Amino acid sequence: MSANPSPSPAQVLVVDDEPDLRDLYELTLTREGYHVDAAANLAQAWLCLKEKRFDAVITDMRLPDGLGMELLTGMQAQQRAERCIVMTAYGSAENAVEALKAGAFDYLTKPVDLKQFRTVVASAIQDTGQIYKSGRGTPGPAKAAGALDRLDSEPASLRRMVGDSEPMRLVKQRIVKVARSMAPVLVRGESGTGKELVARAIHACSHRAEAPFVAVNCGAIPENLLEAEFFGAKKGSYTGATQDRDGYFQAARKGTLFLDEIGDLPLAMQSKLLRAIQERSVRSLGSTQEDAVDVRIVSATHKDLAADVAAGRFRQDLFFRLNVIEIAVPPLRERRSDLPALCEALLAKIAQESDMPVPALSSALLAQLASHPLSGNVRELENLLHRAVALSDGSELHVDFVPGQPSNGPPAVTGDLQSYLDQQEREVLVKTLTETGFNRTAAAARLGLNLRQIRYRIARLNITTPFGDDAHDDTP
Ligand SMILES: Nc1ncnc2c1ncn2[C@@H]1O[C@H](COP(=O)(O)OP(=O)(O)OP(=O)(O)O)[C@@H](O)[C@H]1O
Repeated sequence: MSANPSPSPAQVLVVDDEPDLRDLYELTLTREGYHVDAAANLAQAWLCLKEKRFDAVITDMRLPDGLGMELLTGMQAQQRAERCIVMTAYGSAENAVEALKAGAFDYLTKPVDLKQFRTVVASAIQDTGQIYKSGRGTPGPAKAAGALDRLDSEPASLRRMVGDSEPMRLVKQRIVKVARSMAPVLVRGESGTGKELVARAIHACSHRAEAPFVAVNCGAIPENLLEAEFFGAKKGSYTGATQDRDGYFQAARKGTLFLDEIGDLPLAMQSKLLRAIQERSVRSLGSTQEDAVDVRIVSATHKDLAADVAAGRFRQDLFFRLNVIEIAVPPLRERRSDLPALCEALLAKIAQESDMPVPALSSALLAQLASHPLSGNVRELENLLHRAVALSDGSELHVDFVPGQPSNGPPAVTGDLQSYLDQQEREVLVKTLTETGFNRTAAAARLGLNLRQIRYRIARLNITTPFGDDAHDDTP
């Protein structure tokens, strides 16, 4: 079966000065159904590139008349669309990282494992589909991923990231640019800034979009389960393993593995992850066999990982591997101009989830929000708006910045006591209802009430619940 899905064979250029290796690569790729041209040095490679457009260019790093890197940077400068794969000597991680940073689609370490070679080339050649189609056949410089302005229609994944401020525009441009390669990305940013949205957008803009996006919160998995969760487990490999199970790596095959809160990964697991990334293969718990996995790694942290490296809490070599490309998501305070659009979008989302009309955003509310520090970023904004909607009695929305922490002693009530107590009761009810997924039976039980009592209170305090009357209570 041919690996090339298109009716006209994909065009591949192989650049290597060793005739035997060139033949081997050529043979391997021809068998896969590709059309292969070969060059023995940079000069020949440039001649081929002048003549026609390829889908992928595979180049050795050390060539008689220069470095493969020069070919890569030259092609980047000419904005050529070919995906470039660089072959580096074993153990020269710096070269691989440098190539990825310079825009290589991927790298291979020599001696090249032919199975991996075929996978990587197939991955490079796959239809670029999502945003930029490579378009075959026409010689000359092609359009590479450039400024976002060129996109007539922003892909949905980027539209979901609300905000047109300069910092957000730069983030989006970077996403589009890095989506095309295999290079690991580290997304940095304070909590609630939208790091997961960035990771999802990278996946959605890449040729991996049709394959799974697997998100893992590294801080949420008990340490003794980490290995099985990441790499899978064979039946009987530990108590409770009643059947073979895939891990995250297998689940994300051909797709993207998003490692959130990577800074929380214990050191022992860091070593295992590094190995899996370097070898591009994993071994399930209890298995003797290594399985190759084609997975792109995007990780995220709100921590200063470089400081963790300095303090010995994070492995430097892993940091180096994960941080090939960095995307810093700016905190909300550095993009205040996004606030109105964000509020509108979040209110629309909240309304849709609760199946209710979109509440109006008054300028007073906006001003109130704008004067708040919002150090919890978009997530805090979303929570504030959620509360405002839940607590609203149908008239204008307003937020009250009741601090989450308990105050010292009873608060000084300046207004009318009954409204104050109503407000407090409402807060407690809304919080418990939210935590129980608006299951009134569960919420009532937590609060020592019966269903009738909680229903009465919900009605009295005019609390809007997303599921209407009794639909979501798990009692008959
Ligand atoms: N630019 C944005 N436009 C719309 N919604 C956003 C934006 N940024 C974040 N959000 C929303 O804010 C919430 C928090 O986003 P997300 O989970 O991606 O943040 P995070 O940086 O990964 O947070 P944490 O570090 O706490 O895991 C989500 O509900 C997300 O949909």
